[in-house]
Amino acid sequence: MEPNLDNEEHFRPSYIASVEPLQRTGPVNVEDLKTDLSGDFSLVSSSSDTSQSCISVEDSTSIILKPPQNSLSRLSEKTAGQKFTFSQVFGPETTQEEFFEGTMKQPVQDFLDGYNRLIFTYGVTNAGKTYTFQGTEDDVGILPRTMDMLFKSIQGKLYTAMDFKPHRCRDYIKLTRDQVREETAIKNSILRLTKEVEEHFFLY
Ligand SMILES: Nc1ncnc2c1ncn2[C@@H]1O[C@H](COP(=O)(O)OP(=O)(O)OP(=O)(O)O)[C@@H](O)[C@H]1O
Repeated sequence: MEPNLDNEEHFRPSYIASVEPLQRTGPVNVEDLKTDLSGDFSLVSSSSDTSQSCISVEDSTSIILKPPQNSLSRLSEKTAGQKFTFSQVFGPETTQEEFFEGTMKQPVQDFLDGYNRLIFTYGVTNAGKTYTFQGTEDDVGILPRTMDMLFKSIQGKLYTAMDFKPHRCRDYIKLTRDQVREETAIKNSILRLTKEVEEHFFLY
């Protein structure tokens, strides 16, 4: 059935219908709608203003939120001046090394002692999560420092003999000489088989 477009009683809003100006029901108070955006725009255009700090570090465990200058947001007014406490606050002058020492060293040591540990970063875009984790080439973050600590700690402890075999999930069994010979024969036959398959593949 074709829709009855002339039927004004069954008005269907659509992008075509919205071309028609809305009927005003009364005078609009323009003063209620007016807002001075020059402050907001100057935040974007002036680089010195964009880097304004919204957080003031009170001490090593607490921060106070400051509203952004020229902020028109009611939400920020609500949280402005609120104090938040943490187990440790690192200020903007903290170096990557200090941050690693203060946050990661103990968990990495715990991990080396056999405990599970989880590290994650959380924050808005541009907060500095990647910078903290990865860092720069000249000033590496917590991930490369962690790897460095892990590898340094296992140096000299690597077992290079080939007489261990994984058994179940986390156990290893030490092989007898005969078992090592058997395992080596199995590995060699797998390698031979792989080579034959490769040659076959290249021939045809
Ligand atoms: N502590 C810091 N010192 C110097 N520069 C920093 C610091 N933290 C972040 N930056 C710089 O700020 C910018 C944004 O940081 P980064 O890319 O780490 O943010 P992010 O939280 O990972 O963002 P996204 O969620 O968008 O990936 C980068 O140019 C970074 O080099």
